[in-house]
Amino acid sequence: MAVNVKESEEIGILQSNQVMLQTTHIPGNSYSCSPSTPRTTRVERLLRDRELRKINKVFSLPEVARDFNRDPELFGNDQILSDPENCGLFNEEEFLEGLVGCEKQNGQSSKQRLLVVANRLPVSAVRKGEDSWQLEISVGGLVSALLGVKEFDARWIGWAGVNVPDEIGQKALTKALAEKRCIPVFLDEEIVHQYYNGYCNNILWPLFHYLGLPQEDRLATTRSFQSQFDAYKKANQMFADVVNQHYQEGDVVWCHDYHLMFLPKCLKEYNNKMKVGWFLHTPFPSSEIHRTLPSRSELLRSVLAADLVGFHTYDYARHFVSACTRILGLEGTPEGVEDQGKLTRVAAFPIGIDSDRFIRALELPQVQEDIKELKARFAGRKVMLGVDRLDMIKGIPQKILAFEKFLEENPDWRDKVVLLQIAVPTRTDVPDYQRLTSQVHEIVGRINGRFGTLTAVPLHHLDRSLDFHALCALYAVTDVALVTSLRDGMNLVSYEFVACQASKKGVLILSEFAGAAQSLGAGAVLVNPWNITEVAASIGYALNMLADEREKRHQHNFMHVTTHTSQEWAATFVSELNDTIVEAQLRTSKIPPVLPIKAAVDRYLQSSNRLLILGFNATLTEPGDILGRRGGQIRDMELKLHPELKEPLKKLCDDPNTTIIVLSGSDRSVLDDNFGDYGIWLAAENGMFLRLTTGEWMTTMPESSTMDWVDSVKHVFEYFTERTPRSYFEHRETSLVWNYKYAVKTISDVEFGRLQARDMLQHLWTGPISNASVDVVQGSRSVEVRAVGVTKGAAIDRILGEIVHNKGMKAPIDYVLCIGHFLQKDEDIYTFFEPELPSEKPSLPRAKIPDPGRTYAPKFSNCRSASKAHLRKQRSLSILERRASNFGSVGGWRPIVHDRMSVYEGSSVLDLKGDNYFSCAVARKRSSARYLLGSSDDVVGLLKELAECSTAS
Ligand SMILES: O=P(O)(O)OC[C@H]1O[C@H](O[C@H]2O[C@H](CO)[C@@H](O)[C@H](O)[C@H]2O)[C@H](O)[C@@H](O)[C@@H]1O
Ligand SMILES: O=c1ccn([C@@H]2O[C@H](COP(=O)(O)OP(=O)(O)O)[C@@H](O)[C@H]2O)c(=O)[nH]1
Repeated sequence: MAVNVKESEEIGILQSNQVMLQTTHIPGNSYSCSPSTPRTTRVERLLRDRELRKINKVFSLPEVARDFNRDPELFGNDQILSDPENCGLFNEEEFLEGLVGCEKQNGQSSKQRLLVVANRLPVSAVRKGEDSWQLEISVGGLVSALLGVKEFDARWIGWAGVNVPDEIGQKALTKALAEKRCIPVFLDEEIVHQYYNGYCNNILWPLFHYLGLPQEDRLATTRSFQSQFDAYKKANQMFADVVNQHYQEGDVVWCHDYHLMFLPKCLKEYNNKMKVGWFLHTPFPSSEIHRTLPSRSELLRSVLAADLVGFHTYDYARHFVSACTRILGLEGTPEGVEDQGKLTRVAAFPIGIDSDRFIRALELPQVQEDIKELKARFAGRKVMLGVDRLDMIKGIPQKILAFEKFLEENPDWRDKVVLLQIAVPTRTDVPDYQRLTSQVHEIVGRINGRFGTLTAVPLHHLDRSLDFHALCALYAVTDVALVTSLRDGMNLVSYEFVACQASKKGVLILSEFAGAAQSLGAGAVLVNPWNITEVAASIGYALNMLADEREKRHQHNFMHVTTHTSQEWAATFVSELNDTIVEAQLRTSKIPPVLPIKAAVDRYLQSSNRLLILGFNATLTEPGDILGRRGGQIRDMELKLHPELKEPLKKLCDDPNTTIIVLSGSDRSVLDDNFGDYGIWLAAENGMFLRLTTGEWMTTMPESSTMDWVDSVKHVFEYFTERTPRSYFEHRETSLVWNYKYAVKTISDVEFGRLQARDMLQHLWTGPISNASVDVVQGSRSVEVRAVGVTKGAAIDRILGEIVHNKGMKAPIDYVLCIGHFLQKDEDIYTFFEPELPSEKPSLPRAKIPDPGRTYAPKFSNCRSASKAHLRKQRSLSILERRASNFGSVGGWRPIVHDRMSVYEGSSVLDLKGDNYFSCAVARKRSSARYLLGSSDDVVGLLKELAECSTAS
C-alpha cells in the first residue's frame, strides 16, 4: 500500500553500509579514558585509555603491592583477632594488596579514589568482646572479584553482617574495619530482616533468577511486600548517608548489586555531580518477568539515576533496556536509555577473576601439600567437584540427581568416581534456603545409601566453606567440575577451576544458564541443568574424554580466564564511567538554547531582504503526542498545514522583502495541496524538486543516483507493511519511506515497530541494496531509503541559486530564519550557512561572486565551493536529461537551468552576521541548529509575530 505524502520524521540516524552496524551495537563494551583528555570520539578516548592502562601495567606495577606478595607473614590463618592490641594483619594477602597496598607514604595516593558500595563487606565481623572483633573473609563471587581490584585507591562501604546496637561495639568495629579500608553501615535486626532476608533475598533474588515471586504464601507476601520495600528504601538511604559522609570531590562511587538499586537515586539527590555507577552481579531477567514486580517502575527509575549501569552479559543489558522502554516508555538507544535528553549508559562488563592469584597459589608449599593429600585420598577414582553457595539458583539437587542417574546407568563407574560437593550455607534465615538444605541432605543420604560401600561413598557433601588455599588444591585435583546453575549472573567458580587446571586439564560441565557460558562455552561441555538425562550423559562424556580434546577445550578457556581478569573488569568499568561523564558534558554543551523570539522578531524588522526556510512536517502542522496521536485519536494520515497558520503565512508571502521556501521530504503533490495558493517556493523530496507556486516544477539530481534499487526495496517494504498493522510506505520519486508512526497505539506497539524496523534493516542490508548507492536513514518511527548524498543541506545550495536568479535580487539577503523538525541527516541545512557567519577570530574578507558570466555560485561567497558546485550542476543536468525517462510520474517538471545566474555581480549575496541568522530545530532535544523550539505551536506563535511586522506589496 503506498500512501501519499508525509515526510519521514523525528530523530534520524544516518546509516550507511558501515554505520548500519550501529544498530546491532552491543551497549558499551568499550574501554575508557582519563576525563581530562576529551578526544574526538568516545571510542577513541576509550581505546587510548586502555592502551595507557596496558603501559602502566608493564612499567609501574606498584612496588608496594609486589612487596605484599612476597611477605611470608601475610600467608597464614583464616581469621585474625582485631582488637586494640592486635589490629594490623589480615590473612588474605590479596585483600591487603588490593585495598591497603595502594596507600602511599604520606597517606596520599595518585590513584583514582573509588568508593565501592556493596551490601556485604569483604569481611564479616564476629564479636569477641565488648570492644574486640574477629574479621572473617566473606564468601561469594562479588567479594572474590573485588578483592582482585588493585588499580584504585579504594574504600569499601557495606554491612559487616552483624547487628551492633551499642556505641562501644560500633566504635571498635569501625576502627578495626578502617584498618582494612572498610567502612561499616550499621543496620539493625529489623531492617536486616525486612530488607536483606525479605526484599533482597525473598523477592528480588528469586525474581531475577526466573524463580518468580513467592507463590505458596502469596497473600502473606503481598501483605508484607510494602513494609519490606519500605525497609529496602530505608536501608539504601542509610548506605547513601555513609557514602555521603566519606565522599570527596572527584571520587567514583561504584554501587553493587540488587541490594542497592535505590542507591543511585539517593546519591544523586545529595549531589548531582557525583560520578555514580551501578553494576548488577545477578542476571537481569526478561522484562516480562520484571513486569510482575510491584515496585518495578520505581526501581528502574532509581537505577537510571546512575551515570553508567553495567551487567555481566549483553543479554542482561538488553533485558534492562527493554524493561525501561516497555515499562517506563523511555527511549532505548544503542548507548543506553534516554529520558528527557538525559542518557544513562547501559553496557555489558563481564567480570573475571584474579587468575594470577590462583596460579601463584598452586606453587605454595601448603597448597602442594594439600594436593598431595587429596590425590592419595582419592587414588584410583576420578574426582568430580561442585562448589556452590547452598542456593536454589545453583541447581544442587539437579546436579546430584544427574550424578545418581549416571551411577544408575553406569555400574562400572560406581567405585571409580567420587563427587565432592562444597555447599556453603548462605542466607540461612530465609525459609526457602532452609527447605533447600533439608532437601539436599535427603537426596545425598539416598544416593550414598544406594551406591556407597562400607569403606567408601560416591558423594561427599560438605555444608561449609573452604579457605582459599584448600579450594585451590581441590580445583587442581579435579577431573570434572560440575556447574549446574539454573540461572547464575556469571559463576566465578567455573573461572577459578579453569585457572587451577594448567596441569590436569580437566573438563568443565557448565550450565548454559550461567553468564559464564557465554565466555567459557567454547571449552566447556554445556548442559541444560533441568535435563537430568543430558547432564548424566555429559558426566559420562566428560569422564571418558580423550586427552587431546581435553587439552584443546582447556586451552580455549584458560586463555579467556587469564586475559579477562577482575582488574581489567574494574578498570574498564571505572574508566567507562569517567568517560560517560565526559560524554554527558559534551552532550549538554550541544543542547542549544531556546530561540530568543524577541531578538528574531526585532532583527526581522530591521532587515530588508529576508529568507525564511521552513520545514513542513511537525513544523507547520499541528503537534501530536509522543505516539503520533492528536486529541486521543490516531490522527489523519494526510499532512495538513496548521489551520492557525493560513493567515500569517499569507501575510508573510505577500511581503516583497520576504522570500519563503517550504523545504520538505514530502512529495510534490503534498506541497501543492497545502501551499498551492500562496506565493511561495516549494522544495519537495528534500529539495530534489523546486518550484515557485506561480511556475513549474524543476529538478536536479545528484549524478551518482540511479533508481534501479527501487523495486527491491519496495518488495521489502511491502513485506513489512503487511506484517505491521497501520504501517505504510510512501513511494516518492526519489526515495521510499516506510513509516510506522501510526502503527503505535501503545508502548508495546512502539517496541514492536522498532523490532520490525530493525529486522527490515537487516533485510535491506544483507539483501537487495547491499551494493546500491543509497543512504538508509532511520527515523524514530521510519526507515527511508534515498539515493546517496541527498540531503536538505545539499539541496539548499541549488535552491538558493535559483531563487536569487529568479527574483533578480538587488540587495544581499540580510536575514535568514531556518526552522524545521529535520532528520539528523538533513540537519546539514543548519550548518550550511555557518561558514558565512563571522567567526570569533578575525575573518578574511568575504568572498564575492567571481565571474558574472558563469553559472551561479550556490554558496555565493565561497569561490572554492562555487566552482565545485558549478561542476556538480553540470553533472546533475546531464544526469537529469539522461534519466528523465526513469521516473514514472515526472511529467510537468523541467530541470533547473544554471547559466542564468549571477545577478549580483561583484557582491556577496548573503550579508549574515551572527545576530541575523537564526537556525532552529523544532521538537528536538539536541541539534546542530543554534536554537530550539518546543513544538509547531511555538512556530505558529513566531510566524504570527513576524507576520505582524510584515508589509504587503
Ligand atoms: O552476600 P550473600 O547474600 O551471602 O551472597 C553472596 C553473593 O552472591 C551473589 O553473587 C553474584 O556475584 C558473582 C560475581 O559477580 C557472580 O559470579 C554470581 O553469579 C552472582 O550470583 C550476589 O550477587 C552478591 O551480591 C552476594 O554477595
Ligand atoms: O568454600 C568456598 C566456596 C566458595 N568460595 C568462593 O565463593 C565464590 C563464589 O562465586 P560465584 O560467582 O561462583 O557464585 P556466588 O556465590 O557469588 O553466587 C568464588 O569466588 C569461590 O572461590 C569460597 O571462597 N569458599
